[in-house]
Amino acid sequence: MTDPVTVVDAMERMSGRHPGFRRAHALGRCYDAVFTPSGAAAAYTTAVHLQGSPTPAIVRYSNTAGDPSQPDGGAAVRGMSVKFLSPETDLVSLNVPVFMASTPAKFLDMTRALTDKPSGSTERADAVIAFITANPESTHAFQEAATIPVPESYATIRFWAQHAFVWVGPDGVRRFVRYRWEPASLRHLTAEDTAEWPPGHLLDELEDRLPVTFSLRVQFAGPEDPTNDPTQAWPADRPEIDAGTLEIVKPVADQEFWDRSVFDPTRLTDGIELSDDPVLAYRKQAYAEGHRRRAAGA
Ligand code: HEM
Repeated sequence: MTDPVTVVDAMERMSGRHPGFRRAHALGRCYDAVFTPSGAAAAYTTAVHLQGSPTPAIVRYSNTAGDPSQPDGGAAVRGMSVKFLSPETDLVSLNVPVFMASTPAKFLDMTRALTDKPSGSTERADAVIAFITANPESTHAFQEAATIPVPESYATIRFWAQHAFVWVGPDGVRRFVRYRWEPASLRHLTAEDTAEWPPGHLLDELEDRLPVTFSLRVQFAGPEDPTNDPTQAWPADRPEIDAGTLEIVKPVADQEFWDRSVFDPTRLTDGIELSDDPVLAYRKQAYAEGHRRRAAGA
C-alpha cells in the first residue's frame, strides 16, 4: 500500500509547504447552498438527499494549487466540493472529466515526475513524458489539463467527480454511476484575457453573481464500462438522469469553521457505496493525512 505520508510529502514538494492550508486546493471559499432533488434518482438509490425534499449543503470552490498565493488567471484545474448536510455526505469534483493516475502508486510516480527535476528543465519534461509513456491510460487526463480553458466564473464550467460510485436501489439492484455538475451556461475566456487576475479573483467574482445553479447529472455505466479506473471516461451516449438542482446562495458566515472541515469523497450515505476504484478508496487516508497536518498548523 502506498503510504499516505509519502504521498502528501510529495504533494508538498509540488507547491511548497503553506502552514495551515490544504496540500492541494489551498485557496478556496465556502458557500451556503440548497440541493433540491428532481425525484428522478429515487428509482435507483435510497439515498435520502436524492429523494424528494430539499437539503442544505456547503459548497467549496478552489484552485488546485497547494500554494494559496497562486494567481487565478491561469489555465488551471479547479475544484467544486459539495457537502450535503442531511444526511452528511460529500461529493468532490474537478473541472476535468478524468484523473491523471489510475492507482495511488501511479499518482506518487506522477507527482515525482512533476517535481523531482528542476522546474522548466529538459529533465523534468523527459520525466513527465516517461510517465505518460509508461502509463498510457493517463494520456487523456494530460490532454485535458493541457487544453483546459480559463473559466469566466466558477458558475460557468462543468465539474466531474471522476470516480464510479455504486447506487443501491429500493429494489436492492446495484448500478454503477458517475456524477457531473452542469452549470446554467458554459463560458470560458483565454489566458490572455485573464493574465492580470490576482489570487482569489474567481472567488470574488462568484460573490457578485450569486445565487447561481448547477444541475446534478448522473451517468449510468454500460456493462463493459470500467468502474475501477478514474483515467477512463465512459462513452457519452450512456443513459443519464438529472438528479436535482443545487442553488449556491451566499458565502457561509463562518468561513474559518467550514474551511477547516474535510470534504472526503468516501463519506457516503445509505444507498451509495464505493466502487472498486483504488484511487477513490485511497483518498480517505490521503485527505486525513493532509487534514492532520493543516489542523496542527503545519
Ligand atoms: C491518489 C489520488 C489523490 C490524492 C493523494 C489527493 C490528495 C488530496 C489532498 C491531500 C487534498 C487536501 C485535503 C484536505 O486537506 O482536506 C486534496 C484536496 C482535493 N482533491 Fe484530491 N487527491 C487525489 C485525487 C483526487 C481526485 C481523483 C479528485 C477528483 C475529483 C480530487 C479532487 C480534489 C479536490 C476538489 C480537493 C479540494 C477539497 C476541498 O475543497 O476541501 N483529488 N486532495
